[in-house]
Amino acid sequence: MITLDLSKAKLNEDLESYKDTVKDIHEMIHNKTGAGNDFLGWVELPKNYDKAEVELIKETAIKLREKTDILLVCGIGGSYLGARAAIEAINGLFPANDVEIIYVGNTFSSNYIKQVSDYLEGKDFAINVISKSGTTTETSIAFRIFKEMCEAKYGKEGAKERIVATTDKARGALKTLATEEGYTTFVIPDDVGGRYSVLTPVGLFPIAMAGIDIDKMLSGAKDAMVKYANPDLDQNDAYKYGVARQILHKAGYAAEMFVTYELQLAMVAEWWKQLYGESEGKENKGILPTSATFSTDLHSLGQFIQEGSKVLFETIMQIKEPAGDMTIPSDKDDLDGLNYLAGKSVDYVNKQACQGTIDAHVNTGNVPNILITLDKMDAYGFGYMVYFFEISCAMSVYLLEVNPFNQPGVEIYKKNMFKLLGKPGY
Ligand SMILES: O=P(O)(O)OC[C@H]1O[C@](O)(CO)[C@@H](O)[C@@H]1O
Repeated sequence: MITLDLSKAKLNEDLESYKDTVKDIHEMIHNKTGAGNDFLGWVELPKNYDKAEVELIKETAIKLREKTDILLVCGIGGSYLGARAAIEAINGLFPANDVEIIYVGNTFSSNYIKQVSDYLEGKDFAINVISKSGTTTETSIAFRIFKEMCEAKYGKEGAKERIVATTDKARGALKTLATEEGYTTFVIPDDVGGRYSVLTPVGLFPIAMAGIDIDKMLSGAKDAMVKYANPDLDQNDAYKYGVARQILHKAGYAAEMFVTYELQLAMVAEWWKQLYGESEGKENKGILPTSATFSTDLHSLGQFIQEGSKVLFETIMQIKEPAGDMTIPSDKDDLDGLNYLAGKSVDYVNKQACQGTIDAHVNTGNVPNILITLDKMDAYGFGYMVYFFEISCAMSVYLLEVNPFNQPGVEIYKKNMFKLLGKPGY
């Protein structure tokens, strides 16, 4: 399902020398003995997930899909990126899905929130509010606004049938509010942190609302869980990726650019950036995760990558089989000179662009490239890919001797902001 090619990664160390350390870290992850070990629920989640809750998610989604034209997914960071990544990667940017998904609660932009509320006028909508802590301010403000709109439109009882809360089982303001209001509530397991939560109800409910088969997604993740449970570095591509990026970091590369060749994978890159950035960037350590969509960004960033300062390596995420394709037509006048491509598919051109770019960046530009290929970006493939990156992230960050599961630095801006806003207690 996923293949890894390190032949163009320009590694100056032998992977073999990491074998023992990798085995030790593998044991640490699986026996839950490392830093942050109370957040390892995602490791066996594809097998241990709450089956009854997933059934309830599917039933609730079927019922709500009949009732609504729009679902507002209200959450930020790990409480929305995974769902959005899946929905856009699988359904595309102009989906045929009968429920339109709109993301809110991910910004303080008054322009954005006002535009969404204007857009909702006269339309049918429902809300899934998602927050593990239940106290995230971006999410709370948006939820207060859209809950009020929902109640004004459908009445308190009607709104109750259109609002679903996903939060901690016991703690937080959102849990209290959801219980008080009587909303359908899904639980985020205690031992799964936000950026590792896409395969919990956090991601599963919105993904099911978008008409995607969540059983297939979980089965992709389960197959990856089995595949990457091998402690032997020689046999484990997820661990090899984790090691390779640390070798490059040690060699002086400060940034990793996650590259896709599909516009609809831009949110997969955003999800990946939070996963790696929030897991790794602490104690003044870590690789800066960045992203680009090619060939689009070759026309903006391509110059820097090719000839600019040598600060980054690329991780190229290719999809073997496109979900859609078109043939380039022949033209009798050939005024644009494109007849040499007539009869070829657009995906064929995309793949040649990818090969040509890898060659240019690696061989001419001296930029290390890690190549990751996923067979197909469907529900199964997405689940498989999620697990691949989660387990390789844990391995990679533990190699850096950092706790992959906390994010203490995020609180500092919040404290300053609360003080400026006059929040009681600050
Ligand atoms: O689900 P919550 O608690 O609203 O948090 C959303 C996001 O905010 C963070 O806690 C950072 O502030 C992320 O780790 C998390 O994914």
